[in-house]
Amino acid sequence: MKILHRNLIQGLEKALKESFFEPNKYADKVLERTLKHNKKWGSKDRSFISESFYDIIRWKRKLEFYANKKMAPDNINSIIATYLLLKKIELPLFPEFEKIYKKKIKDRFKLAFPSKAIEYSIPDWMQTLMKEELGENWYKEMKALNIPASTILRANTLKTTAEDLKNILSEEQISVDFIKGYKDALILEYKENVFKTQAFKDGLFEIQDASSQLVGQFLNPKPGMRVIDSCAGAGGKTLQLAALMQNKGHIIALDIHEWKLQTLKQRARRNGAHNIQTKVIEDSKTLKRLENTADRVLIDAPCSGIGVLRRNPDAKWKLTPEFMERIYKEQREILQNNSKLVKNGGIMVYATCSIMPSENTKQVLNFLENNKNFKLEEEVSILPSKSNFDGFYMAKLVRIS
Ligand SMILES: C[S@@+](CC[C@H](N)C(=O)[O-])C[C@H]1O[C@@H](n2cnc3c(N)ncnc32)[C@H](O)[C@@H]1O
Repeated sequence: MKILHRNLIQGLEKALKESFFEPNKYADKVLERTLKHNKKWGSKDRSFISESFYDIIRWKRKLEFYANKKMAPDNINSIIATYLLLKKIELPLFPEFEKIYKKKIKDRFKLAFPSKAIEYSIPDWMQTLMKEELGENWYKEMKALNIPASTILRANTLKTTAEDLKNILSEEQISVDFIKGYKDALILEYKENVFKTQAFKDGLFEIQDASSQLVGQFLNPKPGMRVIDSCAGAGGKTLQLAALMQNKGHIIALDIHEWKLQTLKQRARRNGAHNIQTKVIEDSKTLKRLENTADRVLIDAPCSGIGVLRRNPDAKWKLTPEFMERIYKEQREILQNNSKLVKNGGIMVYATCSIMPSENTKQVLNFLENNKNFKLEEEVSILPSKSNFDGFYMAKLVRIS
């Protein structure tokens, strides 16, 4: 069993405090910084920190129940102790654990959970919403969403193939495997920092979940087409579109945040993607100028991210009912405004990384009700209970007049 150094517990406490109690701190960035600032930690220490940090975030509510106290800035160590005891790790004799009553906590492990929200470690409002949206079997999705995500790579077909990439990575001691049914995807067999590899620096791959890779293929852009990626962000899907188009044609990547598009530009350089133009949406004129110009429009809409809780468990605690109301409205507006960019005969894909019908099929049905010049060609819902990958939704809408 791993020997715990006090310094590790202190690092874990600090990272959790930041993630839970400081504004606008996202778990992935907090962890990245924590690992970067602690260069002396060996690979086992790093794995311990990463795993415990995400597990404690994921299971916060269950751990609070066992600890019989709410997580607060001054009692994070009680929650860490509860987590260690649950994992059957003996508490080291550190001052951080001096006031922990081990027996009391262990006795609570035998109790039945008072609610499914506690058992699956989500806020009560989220349980109510999931039940409303997904019906009586909602908890099957939540159960699946509590399983940590695998790391999936997308081979950049502008530079390599999945087969060649597998061999190149193996020379760098990185073990990956193919995923049946996902042609450019490779799954990482053991947790590794793949960003350090030469293959990554050479732009041979990007990290992109397997479900997310289906979205680009669903849009099915052809070389030479004019494509608009309406909510491009840092370009996960834009880069895939460039590869599918073999660098031919034109992609306009839009977003309201310039800093995200800056990251996209850097990634495009590394990927050798030359057909992407970025444009910040400054006002309604940006979209107006692009009306009726696109063969394909991808709307990878901002959403709750409930389909990717495996990857971002901190969203459980950051989302609010008010945010949900705001996001429904934004999605409605984005879908309506960006539909105008599609040429007659062109195709638009509306996608989210949510599994909630209110963000997905209901938005599409509402859109079709008000836009008789579009028809729904195909709809795909990827549910975490039925897939090993992220929960996603995509709808293909064709402009018919
Ligand atoms: C789901 S993320 C996009 C992820 C990205 N497509 C990818 O694959 O990496 C949604 C993006 O929509 C952007 N966004 C929010 N409101 C928007 C709007 N009104 N128009 C365009 N983009 C918007 C956000 O900044 C965010 O980057």
